[in-house]
Amino acid sequence: MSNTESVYSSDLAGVVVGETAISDVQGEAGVLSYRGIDINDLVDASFLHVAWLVVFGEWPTGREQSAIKSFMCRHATLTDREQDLLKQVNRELHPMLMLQGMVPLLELPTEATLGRGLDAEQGLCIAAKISSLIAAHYRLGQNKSILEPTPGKLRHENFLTMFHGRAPSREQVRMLDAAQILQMEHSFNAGTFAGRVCASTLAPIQSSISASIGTLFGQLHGGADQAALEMAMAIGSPDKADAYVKDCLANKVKIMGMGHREYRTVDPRAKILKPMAVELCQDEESKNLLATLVAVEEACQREFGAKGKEIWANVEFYKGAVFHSLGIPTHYFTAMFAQARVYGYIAHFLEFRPQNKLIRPRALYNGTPPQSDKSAA
Ligand SMILES: CC(=O)SCCNC(=O)CCNC(=O)[C@H](O)C(C)(C)COP(=O)(O)OP(=O)(O)OC[C@H]1O[C@@H](n2cnc3c(N)ncnc32)[C@H](O)[C@@H]1OP(=O)(O)O
Ligand SMILES: O=C([O-])CC(=O)C(=O)O
Repeated sequence: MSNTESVYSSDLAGVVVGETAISDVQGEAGVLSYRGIDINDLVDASFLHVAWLVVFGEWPTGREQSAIKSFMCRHATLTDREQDLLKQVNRELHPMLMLQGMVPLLELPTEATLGRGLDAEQGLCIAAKISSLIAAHYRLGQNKSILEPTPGKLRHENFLTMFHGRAPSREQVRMLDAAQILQMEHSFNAGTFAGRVCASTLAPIQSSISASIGTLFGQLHGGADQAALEMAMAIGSPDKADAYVKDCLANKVKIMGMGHREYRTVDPRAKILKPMAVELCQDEESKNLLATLVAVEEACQREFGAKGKEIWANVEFYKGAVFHSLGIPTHYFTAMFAQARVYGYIAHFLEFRPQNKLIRPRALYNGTPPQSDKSAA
């Protein structure tokens, strides 16, 4: 047992539990950077180049850019055994449960070809297959056949084609690239921290990613994306937002997509996603959903402001409107999040492994005092 003095924190808020050079979340200023580059300067870059930057800490060379593109396409084809396994999974199972279960079962490379070590190779292979699992699970649920990626196509061009069975527009690919870049990495969020805890036992990368995905699923974390858009759907129209927010606050119900552990101002990702949602939501139904979200955000600001509190929109709030306009059903939103965040999980695994130390906090026991056998008798 360590001799260090105990510090009590049930939620670890404000407690520093390690170091990282992958991303910097400046909560007071509302600034997020990956490897020292502000997300505003990365959002329009190529998705796989940003993924490489996040995972390896440097911009890919021309040779690395083509290597990662063909690597991801090659590994995005599920093997026959992987497809057979997926076919056994209940079609109704939430995509996040499917992903958490399927990731450790994937067939991974046993040799490094990218020159970055086997863990990186296996992690990136998992990332490639996660997109295919999502698309295949969706298509099986629609009684449609599983589609394979086409070499040469952009990553999200392939994904949207494999999901919907038709090629997306260039604009749709650009919007998906941007939304996914914004979700790629966020320091010691709960999912990433869970992955680091798992890695700290020297478990392999597929166990670590699976632990992270399980943790991302909950509504206080990644699952808020699905919950936020379904909330807007249930509210129905902007004029009902005010009453909805008042009712939530009176009953201590959390408003999904609002609030953040670290940001004390609007989430910098929400700032970028909101105008993207405005650009994409063109039909009447989407416009109404977006207007309802805007009305909820305004009502939150009024109600919290009246109590002297500031609760701002987080990344989850407007992202759903972007995904909805790309034809992604709400119950696939969090899996789409995992599809982007997996690069952050890989980066943390690679960063943590060489300086590994078991993560094991201490509990304050508050149960029945231990009794000796004699006194119990
Ligand atoms: C990718 C991501 O994970 S982003 C976060 C996604 N999650 C959500 O959007 C779920 C809704 N939001 C929340 O539940 C919270 O804001 C969290 C979990 C994200 C952050 O929580 P914490 O840092 O623990 O803040 P905490 O929950 O203690 O909130 C502080 C106060 O603000 C209130 N508050 C915070 N967020 C909300 C919200 N969304 N709706 C209503 N009240 C809220 C709390 O009720 C609490 O009030 P109190 O002091 O009167 O008890
Ligand atoms: O950092 C957090 O606590 C949650 C978050 O915004 C993320 O994971 O993107």
